[in-house]
Amino acid sequence: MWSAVYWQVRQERATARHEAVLRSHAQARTLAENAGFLLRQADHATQLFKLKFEETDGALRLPEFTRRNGPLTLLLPVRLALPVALYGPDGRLADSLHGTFAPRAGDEGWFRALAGSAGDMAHFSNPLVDPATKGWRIRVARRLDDGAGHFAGAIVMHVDPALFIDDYDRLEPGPGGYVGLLSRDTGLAASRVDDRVFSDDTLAFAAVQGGAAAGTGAAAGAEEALPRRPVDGIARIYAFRDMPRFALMAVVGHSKAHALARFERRRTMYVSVATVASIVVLAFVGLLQRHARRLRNSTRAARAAQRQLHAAIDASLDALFLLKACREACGGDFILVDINEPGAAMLGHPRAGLLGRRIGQLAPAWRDEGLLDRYRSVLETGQPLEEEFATRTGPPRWLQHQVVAIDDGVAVTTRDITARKQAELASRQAMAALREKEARLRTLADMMPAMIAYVDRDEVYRFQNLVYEREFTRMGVQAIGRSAREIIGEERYMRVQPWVCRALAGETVSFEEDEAPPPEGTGRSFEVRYIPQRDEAGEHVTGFHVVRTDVTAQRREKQHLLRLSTIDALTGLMNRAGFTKRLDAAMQYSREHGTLMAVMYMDIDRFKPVNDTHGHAVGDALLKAFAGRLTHALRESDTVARLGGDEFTIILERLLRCEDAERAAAKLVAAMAAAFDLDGVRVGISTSIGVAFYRSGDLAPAELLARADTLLYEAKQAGRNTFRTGGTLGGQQPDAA
Ligand SMILES: Nc1nc2c(ncn2[C@@H]2O[C@H](COP(=O)(O)OP(=O)(O)OP(=O)(O)O)[C@@H](O)[C@H]2O)c(=O)[nH]1
Repeated sequence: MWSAVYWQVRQERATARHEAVLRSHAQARTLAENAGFLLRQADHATQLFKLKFEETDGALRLPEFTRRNGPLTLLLPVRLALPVALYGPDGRLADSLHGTFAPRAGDEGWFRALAGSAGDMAHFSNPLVDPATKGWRIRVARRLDDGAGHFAGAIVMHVDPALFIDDYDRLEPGPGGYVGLLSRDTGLAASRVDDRVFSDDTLAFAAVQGGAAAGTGAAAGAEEALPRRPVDGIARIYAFRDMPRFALMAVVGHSKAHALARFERRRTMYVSVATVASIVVLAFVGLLQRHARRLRNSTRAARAAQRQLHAAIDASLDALFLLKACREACGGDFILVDINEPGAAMLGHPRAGLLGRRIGQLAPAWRDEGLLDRYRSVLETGQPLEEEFATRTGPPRWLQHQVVAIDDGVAVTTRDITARKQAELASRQAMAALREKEARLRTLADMMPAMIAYVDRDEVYRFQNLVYEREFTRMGVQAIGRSAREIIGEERYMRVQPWVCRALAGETVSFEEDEAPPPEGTGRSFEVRYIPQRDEAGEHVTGFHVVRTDVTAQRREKQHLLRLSTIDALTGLMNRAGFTKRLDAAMQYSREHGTLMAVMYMDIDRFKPVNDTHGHAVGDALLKAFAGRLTHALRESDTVARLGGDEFTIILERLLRCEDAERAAAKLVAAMAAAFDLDGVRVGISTSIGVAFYRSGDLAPAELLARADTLLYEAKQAGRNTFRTGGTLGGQQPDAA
């Protein structure tokens, strides 16, 4: 583009320059014509003067000739006021107008030449320097003859070359243009640039034609003139026109700035357009390069990624096959286009020898397994296929297939998952065994009468057996997955929390728990056992098992047995063991509270004869009836016991005085006075009683009882059927005896 611009600029510059040269040349020609015309008019003027002079026989004088509307004005405008002079035949100045002339010209060469030749030819001088004005002029001289044809003098006119360039404006050389008339012989030049008119003798132009300088003489038809030295500071394109008759040269120069202005504007426009176009092109190229760079980078990255992908595919444990469907009739076979190392290993051939071969021939088993049919189905439907299957041929293997349609083939990824499948199978079997074991344990746990549960570290119920489930259902709660605190309530949780903490710390704990609130005889009792569970390493406790056994029945049985051990089987009264325990408690109460108490020791009088007479059964019946009367005669708060045989004891507590016990003893004695009717056998007996008191003091129950026994003995000694009181009240004597 820049070459085209350069070429175009060069062409246009040459054209513009050529046009400027032509214009200068045309104007130089015009200038030459004008100057030639003026000189010719001057020539005609001298010719006319000669004619008139000779007609008037030498009488014509200059004022007459140059007057307004005179002969001269027919040829030259008066305003020019060309210097004109008339010389006599002797060479003396006869007359002159408008200028200064030499007073004698007889010795001048031109005058002698005119005087010596009879021809009527004007004599044009070379430009002459006027000593007065320092300007230059051209002298036009013509011989004058008298009536006889003899030399009669000369008419002379001076033409100032400045006149030639007065028509500067008409020439229109443009601003800074040069117009000049040069003498070829003297080198004098009259020049004008704009309004400045000047003359000098230093200007010289060389004619150039076809690019070669033609020396100082301007050759005819020369296109351009080059100043030997610059006229002024303005660069111009000069042309000239030779005026051979007058030995002059008309030169016109157009300032380059003016002459080439249009070209310069066009050049600026071309350069601007080219610059803009270059910028656009450069920007576009830059853009293209950037895109190209990106494209290269992308291509490089894609290639690197492709290499990495290939490396990754090769490094993959999966076998990868790129298969292309056969075009020819090949029974639905596929051509192997690419394969990775594991794939080659799977086919059992080196990779290099596999490409381009039919997969059905390389691995016939694939066709047998129906794989090729599935590949074709994927290719036809475009639906990817992923499946796991066991091979039917060869050693038992599990394979995982991923088949994806690509262009006119399929990509197949095959992974040998035999190990995983075996592990899954083993895992399933282990899981089944675990589930079976768990089921067995659950069955066992469900068969257990105890409530069995498992609570994890966060105290959340994770397992419950059937009994516990029923218990929770009875409570109206669903325990699994919920915290123990939430399930059993805050109050009960606070009671069991210490054991929970100990169990979670790794200790097996057991405790008894009564249902709260425990209404007498209705609340259940439980024996609870927390057994911690550790993790496989045995390092951390992961939770604890709860074994909660309902021991309400055992507890009641135990209490019953306990009660039985303190009760006399025959009479239902308290036996000796119970009595001893009760006496001990009663004495401790009296000691602590300072209350009076009494112990009665009583014995049936002459019981042995009853046995002997009526038998032991009657004796037993008498003992029972005797016990009945005792309890009937006493307060409910009194303790009645049978120590053994026919011996009974009674504890009376919180007595106000001893008399109360004595009255009770008397009452008992009296109560036994009536005969007993024992299944038709009437038996009459009496009883003797020893009454010992106690309020405080260091006295053992056995000692108090021994005192009562002693008093009983005394009552017996006193004849029976009576009572005796006595003993101390913790160091005090009783009020009555
Ligand atoms: N039927 C019957 N007799 C008993 C039982 N235990 C003891 N005996 C008899 O009770 C009699 C007690 O007799 P004693 O208290 O020694 O004599 P007693 O005949 O009551 O004479 P005194 O007490 O001195 O008035 C003995 O003959 C025992 O064999 C019993 O459980 N049933």
